[in-house]
Amino acid sequence: MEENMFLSTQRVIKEALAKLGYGEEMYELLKEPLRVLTVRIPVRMDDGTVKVFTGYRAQHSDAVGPTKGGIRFHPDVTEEEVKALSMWMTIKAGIVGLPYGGGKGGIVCDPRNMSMGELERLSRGYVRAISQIVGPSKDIPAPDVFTNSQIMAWMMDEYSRIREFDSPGFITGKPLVLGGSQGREKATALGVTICIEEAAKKAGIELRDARVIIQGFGNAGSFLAKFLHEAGARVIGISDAYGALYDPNGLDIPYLLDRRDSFGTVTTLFENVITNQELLEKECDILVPAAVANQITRDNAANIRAKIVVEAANGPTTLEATKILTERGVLLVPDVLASAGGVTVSYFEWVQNNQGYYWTEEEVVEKLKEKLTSAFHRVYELAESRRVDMRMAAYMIGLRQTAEAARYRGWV
Ligand SMILES: NC(=O)C1=CN([C@@H]2O[C@H](COP(=O)(O)OP(=O)(O)OC[C@H]3O[C@@H](n4cnc5c(N)ncnc54)[C@H](O)[C@@H]3O)[C@@H](O)[C@H]2O)C=CC1
Ligand SMILES: O=C(O)CCC(=O)C(=O)O
Repeated sequence: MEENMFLSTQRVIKEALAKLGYGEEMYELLKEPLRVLTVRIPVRMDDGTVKVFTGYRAQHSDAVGPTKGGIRFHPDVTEEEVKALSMWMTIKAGIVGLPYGGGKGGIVCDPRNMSMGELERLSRGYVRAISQIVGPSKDIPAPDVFTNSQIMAWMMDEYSRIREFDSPGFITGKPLVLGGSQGREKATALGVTICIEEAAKKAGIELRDARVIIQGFGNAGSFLAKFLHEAGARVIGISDAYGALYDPNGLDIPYLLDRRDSFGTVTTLFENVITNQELLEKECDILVPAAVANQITRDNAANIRAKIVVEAANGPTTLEATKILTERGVLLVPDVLASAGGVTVSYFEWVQNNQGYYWTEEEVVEKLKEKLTSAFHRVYELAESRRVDMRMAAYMIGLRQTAEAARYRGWV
């Protein structure tokens, strides 16, 4: 049976808080989101019928500051998933030291089968439904799976109309002309690249010529393939929701980047496609799950033939699989650290919106590198000194910020 990601997150939170010396009350506070709103969004479809979509917004903790986290549009979205994702955002913010708690949203839908008009009406309807609990100093959304800068632009416009003033700081991941930040589009992949470089040094792997497999070819996966290809690594496998491409001599990454569609689909153009599960079990130096959750589980963890696993996706490896990989000596860099580049540049975008002054791409990249490199080392060193895996160390560092804020506020 599939591990329940919400319950397993609670288990790690409980253990991490205990290791930090916090008592049961702190766990009671942080074991689930402070607030979860479920909304029903009626949308007039292009054929004249009305379809009612279900959406969620979860806010885990506002002890540190406003909550922050992406919105995903995906048929598999569930309330439990959104809740777990909001908890992971608290931990990401804490690891990088951003003044936020975690939030996350999702709508059960398949944007691949919707027109632009339908997507716009759905995006605007969602903002109207959640408008009471979000805002530039309350909860700041951003893109996630199957959402992009166009969707952020519609959402920002809808929020600004409701509030009757221009509110660029309501949402991040916007187009540049609407107050987006230089570098946000590449930020998640850049953060993953920084973690790969640091992890490779620890594992004694030379990035040049390293064999890399990336699951997912969307925002995170495709930019990552580009960066690693440019760094001289051999990307031998990539995948999307429909299958995987594998070539031990290295794939033609520039060609695949050119042919992918806006949903990160490219394998449908080829005939010699293998499955996502087959790809995960191919031998490589660095494996990067960059698609969806629950991909490396107790069923396949023993068959993973990578030296390092760096999680660009949220929740791709179950706790049972984490244990199996760690026991086998695989260095696993957890999602809450490796994928924190996106929210870090989202924070930079929000800061720029608040001050109305915009930075160059070089400034953004330099600040991102500084934050992620030091976060990697803090987590790695704590894992070594406390003899825990990097996921536990990341949770300990990530939770401390929120727990301390809650303590100072007198909540616990
Ligand atoms: N976009 C961002 O800034 C951030 C994204 N992430 C995480 O990275 C992962 C990927 O997100 P994005 O690249 O933004 O999404 P995206 O929508 O741009 O791309 C998603 C990719 O995953 C593939 N995919 C979808 N369902 C799949 C399935 N069932 N099996 C295999 N592949 C599947 C799609 O075909 C596509 O290639 C997600 O877990 C997301 O939460 C984490 C931090 C920030
Ligand atoms: O950019 C953001 O604010 C959030 C990104 C996100 O949803 C994530 O890191 O999972």
